[in-house]
Amino acid sequence: MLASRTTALAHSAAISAARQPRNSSFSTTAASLHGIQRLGVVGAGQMGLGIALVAARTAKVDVLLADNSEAQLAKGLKFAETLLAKEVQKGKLSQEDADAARSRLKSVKGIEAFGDVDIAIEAVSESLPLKEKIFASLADTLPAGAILASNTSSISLSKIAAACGPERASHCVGFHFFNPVPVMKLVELIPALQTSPEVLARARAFAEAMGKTVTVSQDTPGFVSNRLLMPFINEAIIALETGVASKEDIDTTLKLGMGHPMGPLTLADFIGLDTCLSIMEVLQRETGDTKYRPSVLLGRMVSAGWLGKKSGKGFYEY
Ligand SMILES: NC(=O)c1ccc[n+]([C@@H]2O[C@H](COP(=O)([O-])OP(=O)(O)OC[C@H]3O[C@@H](n4cnc5c(N)ncnc54)[C@H](O)[C@@H]3O)[C@@H](O)[C@H]2O)c1
Repeated sequence: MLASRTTALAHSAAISAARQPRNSSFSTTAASLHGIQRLGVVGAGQMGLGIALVAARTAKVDVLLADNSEAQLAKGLKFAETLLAKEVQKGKLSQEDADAARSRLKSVKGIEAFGDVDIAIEAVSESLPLKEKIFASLADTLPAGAILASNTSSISLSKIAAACGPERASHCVGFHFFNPVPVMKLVELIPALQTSPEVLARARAFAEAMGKTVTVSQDTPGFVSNRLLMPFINEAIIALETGVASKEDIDTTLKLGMGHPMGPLTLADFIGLDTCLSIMEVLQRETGDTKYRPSVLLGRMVSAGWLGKKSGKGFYEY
């Protein structure tokens, strides 16, 4: 294992050494570990935007951001500017570093613009057919040797890798960030059955260059994080729908009694109720275990378009 990791790192050092830096502020130390100078992000929603921002600010790589909604792209870049300005105001970032980070972020029309990225991270909605379509396009567009990563919360990476075709599958990996990306310190890496050790080592180095701590999970439904978190959130919603307590009392019990930074219903609103429902459906379908049955109320709220913070209404109003 150690030998293959060393070989992998030596290989990526060779890749980066063979390239001229496209970005003058790009660190050659970082390059020698992950070999990444340019990132493409698909999906400029709450996760994609956070990933793009942290990559530009902390890993100091150029970022191309694509979304099929122009309004979402414009909103995302404006939000990135607001977050950078806040960091400058708080004295966490110099104006010069904020300007440099902003200049590394560029919106593009679509995946067609990813012809020279070293890694693409997909962060579109949690739907297997949608992700399969996107990974087939990424496999057609990205240069040889580029990493194809997904921020999926629950979908099988081995399925996503299969959508890339046999030649690309070894370069596909799960790159699971947490919300909000600029704040949460973890990246959970999920190798598909097909992922090569070299790609996993480069993904780890890139996540670390973004300032994150890495854990690794097998490709099982929900991985470690959502196999534990989502049934807990779902049970809180079932407690609400069966009248065990009010939403405020459920959240306050977990906050003040268990020291959670936010209650499970507030957390569900932050994650997005559509995402929560999709994850429960994956857990239920792929394990066949009835303990993962999604709450009826959760399904009804998604049908009503009450998706949580991102739509302005979930268990609470925003
Ligand atoms: N929300 C969370 O807490 C969280 C945490 C970890 C992982 N994730 C995962 O991250 C992914 C994105 O979640 P999110 O919360 O950012 O969702 P979101 O709804 O905020 O954003 C999804 C974005 O994808 C875009 N999109 C949809 N189809 C597209 C296409 N064909 N091409 C380009 N863009 C397209 C949408 O316009 C939208 O901007 C999901 O897989 C989710 O499971 C979410």
